[in-house]
Amino acid sequence: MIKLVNVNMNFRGKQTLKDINLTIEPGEIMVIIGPSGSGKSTLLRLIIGLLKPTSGEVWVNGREITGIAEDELNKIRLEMGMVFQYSALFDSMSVGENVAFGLRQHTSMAEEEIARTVRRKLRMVGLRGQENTMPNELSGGMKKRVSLARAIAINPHIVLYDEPTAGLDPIMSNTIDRLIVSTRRMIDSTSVVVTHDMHSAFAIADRIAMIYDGSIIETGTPAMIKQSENPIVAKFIRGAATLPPSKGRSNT
Ligand SMILES: Nc1ncnc2c1ncn2[C@@H]1O[C@H](COP(=O)(O)OP(=O)(O)OP(=O)(O)O)[C@@H](O)[C@H]1O
Repeated sequence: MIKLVNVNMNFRGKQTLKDINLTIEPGEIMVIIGPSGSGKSTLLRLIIGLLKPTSGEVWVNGREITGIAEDELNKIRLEMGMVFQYSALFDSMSVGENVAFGLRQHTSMAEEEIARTVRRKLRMVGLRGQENTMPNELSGGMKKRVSLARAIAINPHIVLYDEPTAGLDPIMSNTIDRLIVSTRRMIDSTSVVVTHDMHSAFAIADRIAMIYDGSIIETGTPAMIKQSENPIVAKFIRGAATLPPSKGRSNT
């Protein structure tokens, strides 16, 4: 379970997240939506412990992580996999080496077992037999799938996705959506997905939380969000492009 309690995050005195309270249940797919600059990625970085909140508590699998030492935090991070917005593969390593990276770093698995695990994870994401391919030979969608295979290599309890369908065509976006849902089923993970893609949000979410100007203004099932009477939510889901960017965004 992930739980944020009264979380505030300031950057250089500017309040980026305001009194965030959010509980994500085990096995749930929680999708975070909101305009550019509203604080979605900041929320993910707080959950993975890359940022410490200015105030408030962040609970991950029963541990409050804001005050713990780096080595303890690293242990908790082993329970999390992250799929980054731009895949963030190591270009000088093959696909297989990319997926094996965390296993080599953080487990004492024998090479044979690593190879078996890599094979299985690549099969899960539809990239059977691509171990020796180099990242620069892959399309954007394939890179995302390798990134997903890498994130789930150690069977994390939690998988975090930052804009998993950004830059992909609709067919590949659907493929990634299906993988997010099947990954949850196969490794029984809790998932947090940050996205601008409303089609994807409605397709995969158990619940959706909308952030606007650093505050969560609505949380609910896709059906509840679709029927929201909050005018900002209603406008956002009808066409994110028509909503003015958050006031917080100063650099765009
Ligand atoms: N390390 C940082 N230092 C200073 N300001 C930051 C930092 N990280 C984020 N911000 C600011 O916090 C605000 C929220 O940023 P964040 O990246 O969380 O938004 P977002 O909703 O994920 O946006 P996008 O959808 O464009 O990725 C922005 O105004 C951003 O400039």
